[in-house]
Amino acid sequence: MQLGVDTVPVLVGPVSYLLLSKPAKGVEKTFSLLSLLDKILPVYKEVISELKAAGASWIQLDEPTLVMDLDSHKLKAFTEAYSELESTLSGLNVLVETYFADIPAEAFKTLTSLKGVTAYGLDLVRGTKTLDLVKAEFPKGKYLFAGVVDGRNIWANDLSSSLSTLESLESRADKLVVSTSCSLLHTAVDLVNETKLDDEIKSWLAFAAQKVVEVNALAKALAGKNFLTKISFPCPLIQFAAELICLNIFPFPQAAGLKGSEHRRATNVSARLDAQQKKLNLPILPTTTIGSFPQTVELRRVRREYKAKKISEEEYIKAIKEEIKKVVELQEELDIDVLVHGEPERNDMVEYFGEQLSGFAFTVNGWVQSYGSRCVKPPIIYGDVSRPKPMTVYWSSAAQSMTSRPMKGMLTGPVTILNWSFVRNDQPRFETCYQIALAIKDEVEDLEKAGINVIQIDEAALREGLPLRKSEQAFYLEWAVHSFRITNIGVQDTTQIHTHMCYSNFNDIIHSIIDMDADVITIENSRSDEKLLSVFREGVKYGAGIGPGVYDIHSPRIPSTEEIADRINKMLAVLEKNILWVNPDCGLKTRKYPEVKPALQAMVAAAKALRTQLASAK
Ligand SMILES: CN1c2c(nc(N)[nH]c2=O)NC[C@@H]1CNc1ccc(C(=O)N[C@@H](CCC(=O)N[C@@H](CCC(=O)N[C@@H](CCC(=O)O)C(=O)O)C(=O)O)C(=O)O)cc1
Ligand SMILES: N[C@@H](CCS)C(=O)O
Repeated sequence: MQLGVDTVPVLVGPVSYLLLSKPAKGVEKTFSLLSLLDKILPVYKEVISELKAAGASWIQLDEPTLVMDLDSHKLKAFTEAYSELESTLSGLNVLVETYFADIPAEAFKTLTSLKGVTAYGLDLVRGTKTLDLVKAEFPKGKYLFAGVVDGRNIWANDLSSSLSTLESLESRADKLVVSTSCSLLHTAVDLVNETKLDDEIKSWLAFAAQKVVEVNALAKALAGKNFLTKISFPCPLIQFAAELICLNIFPFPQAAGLKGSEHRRATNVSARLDAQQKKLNLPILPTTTIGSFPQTVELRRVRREYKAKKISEEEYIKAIKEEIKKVVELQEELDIDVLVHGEPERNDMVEYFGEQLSGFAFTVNGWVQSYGSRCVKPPIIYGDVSRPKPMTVYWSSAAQSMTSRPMKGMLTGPVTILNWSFVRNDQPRFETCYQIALAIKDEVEDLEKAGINVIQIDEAALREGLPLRKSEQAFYLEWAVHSFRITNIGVQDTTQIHTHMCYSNFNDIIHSIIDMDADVITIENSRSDEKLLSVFREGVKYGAGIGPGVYDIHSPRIPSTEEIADRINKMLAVLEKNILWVNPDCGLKTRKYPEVKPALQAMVAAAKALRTQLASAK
């Protein structure tokens, strides 16, 4: 404001703040987070008063939980909270912002009756039914922030369609504001920074900077009513949807026809595990890691210089092979049972595959925040996906040739590639996912042909794609799980298929996880305080191999052998010993070797100590 910029401070609204919080470790399961409302409202009053005193005339309170399936008790909390804040909010224009899905009718009624609130923000991109609610009734004299520009994807806006939506709202809301559907945190920053994107593809895109221009242009067009003559854009934005359809020059009848069909391996998992054990001959409580080993400065330099053509392909291959050898030797020295190659050739577990699949485009500077301070460059799926040639077989075969122990082939699964990319929006997501699944299926089968007997297909992002509204969840889980199964229906019983999941609360989707029908799942467990184990305590039967993570890889802390053994003992209390695997929570790419080596040493020592105990207990 000191710079003369009219500034709207944004706070997480008090009810969503509580509903999206987690009770601290050790707190009773029955504890109601909303019981803390009385404690946090005075803090909100203080902050809002300070912002008012500092000269704010608008304030935005984000209440995204309003789009979820809230019961009447939770909706009442909104009414009570805003009644309590009313006098503090007085004198300000107050926007309550919702996003990411349709707002249910009851929640819409609650939202539009909140005391002290003068403006309502609605996501009209993901919330297509919300429009009908607004058209049926909208309070007089209040602002409607109509989120017609997608804040979560990178496609240019279909301006004529947005304009007709806005026009249809003009007679309902007397104070109409054109807006993005949510914050621009989820999209890349500025297309101007993209020097290597194909010009035609570039013309279909809008990053954050371009989205702001779109919002402005729509508002101006709405005011002037003459859309096509008022808006002048540097690229043919309006054409993009039609052009995407033209891109379907290689339609995938197989992918489109997969919906509603059933694909799973013919033999049941316990018979498969027996067949695999004959081949692999693993000890009880086999040890493994999740795939990546530390991504060192030196490795990044090698990849960067190869990309910039500063080193030759030969030099690059030599450097990567040397790294793989180092990782293989370390695992052998540590006496790990199923090895990985360490993923040194990969910039990222999604971007790497996107770079080799058709139908994907890449940015050079399209970074988005991913996890804490970590960033990724999500690839852009703009056309039909297929695999022109093998993507990982060369490196996996090279790694397998360096050891007599089983070497896991390492792939990213279709649902994770989909959920961590910017996805075309001219066809249903499931159809794109099936296309990726078929491409990964080809890779799985090529790995098997190359003699790789254990193949891990990571589905780290499966849970996070779950729609917010219950009514849409079953359909998503059905095609997501089906897509995973498609990747490995073609392998022999003796080929062991692993999957890996992390960064989620899995308990509510455990039956879908079982339905993935993987031979082995390695799954985050330690970072989330072993909550995963409670589903097995509560009686869920799991017959496939399972490796709940025995230590948190997000921390530089080195776990002791005793604490790992203690964790494995807790697992043994709820899971059969012959299905249990021992592994960390996730990949080791963010750690350093002085942390990784002693942590894995402790992990192997714990597994060995327990093997001895179990053998003597017979
Ligand atoms: C498992 N996770 C992942 C998610 N999404 C993904 N797409 N991938 C994932 O792995 N979502 C959930 C979690 C999030 N976890 C992480 C963990 C670690 C990272 C990470 O390490 N990110 C790196 C960048 C990764 C990358 O793509 N690196 C490239 C290129 C980097 C580069 O060019 N660096 C330049 C400097 C660039 C600049 O400063 O402008 C250089 O090194 O000179 C590579 O390594 O080749 C990060 O640094 O944040 C992400 C998610
Ligand atoms: N194979 C990947 C999975 C991350 S979720 C890794 O080890 O980094």
